[in-house]
Amino acid sequence: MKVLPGLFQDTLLRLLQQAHKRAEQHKKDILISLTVPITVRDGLTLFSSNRYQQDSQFFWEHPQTQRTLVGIGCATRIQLDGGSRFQAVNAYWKELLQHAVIQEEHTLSLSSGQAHISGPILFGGFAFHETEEKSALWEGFPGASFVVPLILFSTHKEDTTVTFNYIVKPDTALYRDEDYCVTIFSQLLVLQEETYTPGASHPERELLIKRDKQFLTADDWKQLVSQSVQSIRQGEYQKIVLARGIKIELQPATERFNIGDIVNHLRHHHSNAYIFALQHEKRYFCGATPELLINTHNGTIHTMALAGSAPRGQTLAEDQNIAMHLLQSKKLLEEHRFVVSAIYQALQPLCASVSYSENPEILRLENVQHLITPLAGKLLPMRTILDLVEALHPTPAVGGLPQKKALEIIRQEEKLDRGWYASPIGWLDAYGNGEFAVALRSSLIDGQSATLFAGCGIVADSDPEEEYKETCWKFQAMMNSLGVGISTLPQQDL
Ligand SMILES: C=C(O[C@H]1C=CC=C(C(=O)O)[C@@H]1O)C(=O)O
Repeated sequence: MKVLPGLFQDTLLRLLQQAHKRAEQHKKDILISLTVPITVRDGLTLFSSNRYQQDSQFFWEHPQTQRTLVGIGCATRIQLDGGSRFQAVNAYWKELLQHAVIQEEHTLSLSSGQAHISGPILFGGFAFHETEEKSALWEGFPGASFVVPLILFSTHKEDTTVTFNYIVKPDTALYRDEDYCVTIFSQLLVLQEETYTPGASHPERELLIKRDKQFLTADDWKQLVSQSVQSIRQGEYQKIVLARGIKIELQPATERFNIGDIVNHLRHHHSNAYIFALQHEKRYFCGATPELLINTHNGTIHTMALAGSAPRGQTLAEDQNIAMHLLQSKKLLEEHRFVVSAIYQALQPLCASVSYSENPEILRLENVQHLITPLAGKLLPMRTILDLVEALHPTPAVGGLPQKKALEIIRQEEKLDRGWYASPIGWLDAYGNGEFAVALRSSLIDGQSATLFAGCGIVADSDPEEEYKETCWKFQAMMNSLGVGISTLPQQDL
């Protein structure tokens, strides 16, 4: 623990005084944010131990670039349903930052390509659909939900900073704020420098796939794929992404999934994915998604078209043959090009330039490989990452083409409340930088049960049986991290 408590406190008290003046002057809530370097060996330990006993925490990691964010508690939040949710969050963040008192006491580079993330951030996500209707499954996950964490640990390679965020209200006494903030700081001082150690394994643990009436059976889902293929061939639309859900329960009923162990497994097996876990009271939405929706850094944007999938081979030669097939398959290339062109068109009005390569590449994950086309560009001045998220979501990698028609069918026929599955989740900072991923290969964990989601792009040449198998490989990432290999389950259960 390398924080200098005395200096830390003096700075904090100065910021509080400044914020109190602004709160009185503008008659509004003022955000204070103080960032200092700290030594934390592994953010996952902090997330999973819940030592601050908060019911709202998040974990975000991109193992490839060695960046981790752990948010604990809530300084302030925005939650809303319905339309204009992207712009509502945009306006909220702008307003909050307008008079914020921000101090960063570290010298970590903010200008390099993969910068250290620090200062106040807004972290959260959106539901897949704009509609306000939701099932009991997604209770507590509204149309948009973002938090400014009370405490944020941010690690990039060897460096970690901790940011403390707090809202000063115009009508609270300064001494009360000082008391509260000093208490939180003294809790920060008891941090231990430990790495995450998984809990005891459960060799005897059994998992049961529960037939949940709210989801389509495998046969009904294949039937839906078949109907969609016919509609596409008749020219009603061009592409649709159909998803399905499965529910898994631990046996005996007293067993509980351990979120730390799940995330730990995901991060060690999916190094080129975005690992995420968001807590809402006793439930967690978590996953390892390979799909970046948008990253903005110093006005440069990066995104990707990810569509077209195949399994991994058992041997190097088989793997390469499968990849070759991916790169040459007319059906998969068509499915992929729909996504590239929709992303390119969505970016055009918001960017000064956008470029991408005509030929897709292969992205290899533990159990699946995909066609990928990275896109890069320059954001126009005054445009924000949330403008980009709004323009892009849902891309035809998770929705379809034309978008409106595909979304209508998904809502009517899929018989699945997607909730936050396949939706944008991520963060934005006070300097216009941010990153959103598409929440795929994900699961909603609720004590003894886990609901998993997977979908695939359907085009004119899709085969229902093959698409069904594809959802099974996609479930595998989450299944393995829950402690069961998909191969050990009877096929009819899936
Ligand atoms: C909708 C999912 O994957 C999308 C992303 C990559 C490849 C896809 C595909 O090949 O169908 C899907 O468009 C999912 O994993 O649930």
